[in-house]
Amino acid sequence: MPNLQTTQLIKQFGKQVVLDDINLTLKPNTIYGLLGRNGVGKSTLLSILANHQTASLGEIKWGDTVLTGRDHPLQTIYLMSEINLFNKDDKLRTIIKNTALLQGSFDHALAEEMLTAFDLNPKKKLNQLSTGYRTIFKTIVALCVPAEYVFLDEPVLGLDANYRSLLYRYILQAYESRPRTFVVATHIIEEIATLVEHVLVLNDAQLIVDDDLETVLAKSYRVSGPEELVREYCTDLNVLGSQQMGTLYTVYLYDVLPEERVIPDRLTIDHIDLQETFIKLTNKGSEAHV
Ligand SMILES: Nc1ncnc2c1ncn2[C@@H]1O[C@H](COP(=O)(O)OP(=O)(O)OP(=O)(O)O)[C@@H](O)[C@H]1O
Repeated sequence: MPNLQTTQLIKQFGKQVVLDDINLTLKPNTIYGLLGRNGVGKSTLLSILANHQTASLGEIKWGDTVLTGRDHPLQTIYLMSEINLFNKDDKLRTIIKNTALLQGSFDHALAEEMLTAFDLNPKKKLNQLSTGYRTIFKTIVALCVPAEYVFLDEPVLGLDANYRSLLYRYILQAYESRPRTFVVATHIIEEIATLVEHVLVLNDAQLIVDDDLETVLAKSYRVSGPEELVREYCTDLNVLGSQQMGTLYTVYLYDVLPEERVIPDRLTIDHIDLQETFIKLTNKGSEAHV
């Protein structure tokens, strides 16, 4: 299966530049987490990749082929919100049937299993569903279409903790039974860390992180101790932010620690989790320069 790649992708709405010079390569059979603050452009990026919107500038390639709007590999790339194209008065069963026709095939067995697991009656109409159930239904359909690249835009929006956990299990199960690429855009970062292999972070219109989860976690540190020692140790490293509590000074780093630099006894260095790293990376006014 080919890569899906963007080169110098730009998206503007009027004067607002939402995506600026995005160079991204999505690989087959990988689960990506797409993170970013509200309104940063996650949905816009997914929608351009799925050919639901056009970029203002730049190129999208499918393997070696430059995609124009017309030759987009429709049944290979699926965006969760495609369901919005259907009539909201339709019953869920009808939407499933029409999606199966449009997409060429459909995993009906998985759909039935998930409808039962989430206690969702397929005789209901789409516009009768609550926010959470609408998200569940869209995600069920997205997991059952034959696409190789599936974009899940906030698949846990409005779901309670039990259903979120169940949904993550189904995403993993779907992946294990038929590996494909999922890009999961979400705000619930601490939960997604167990699901994704690769992390993408959008901030101020740019892709500031494009790394394996392992690499991201390995580069995320908190360095604490007396201010002078902390500052000295962190010289020339990529500092995301700092805070002073009494005499304890803490600096957050996103960098590889230099092997040759001696760590003074009075410094404590430990790793921070994905959520904390994300907050520091995307805090307005932080010193981040990735
Ligand atoms: N059709 C449009 N016309 C004008 N501006 C738009 C349009 N679609 C999106 N925008 C703007 O582009 C920016 C990015 O929106 P987008 O929905 O992609 O962000 P997001 O990261 O998915 O946000 P959230 O996490 O809040 O869902 C926002 O400022 C939004 O107002």
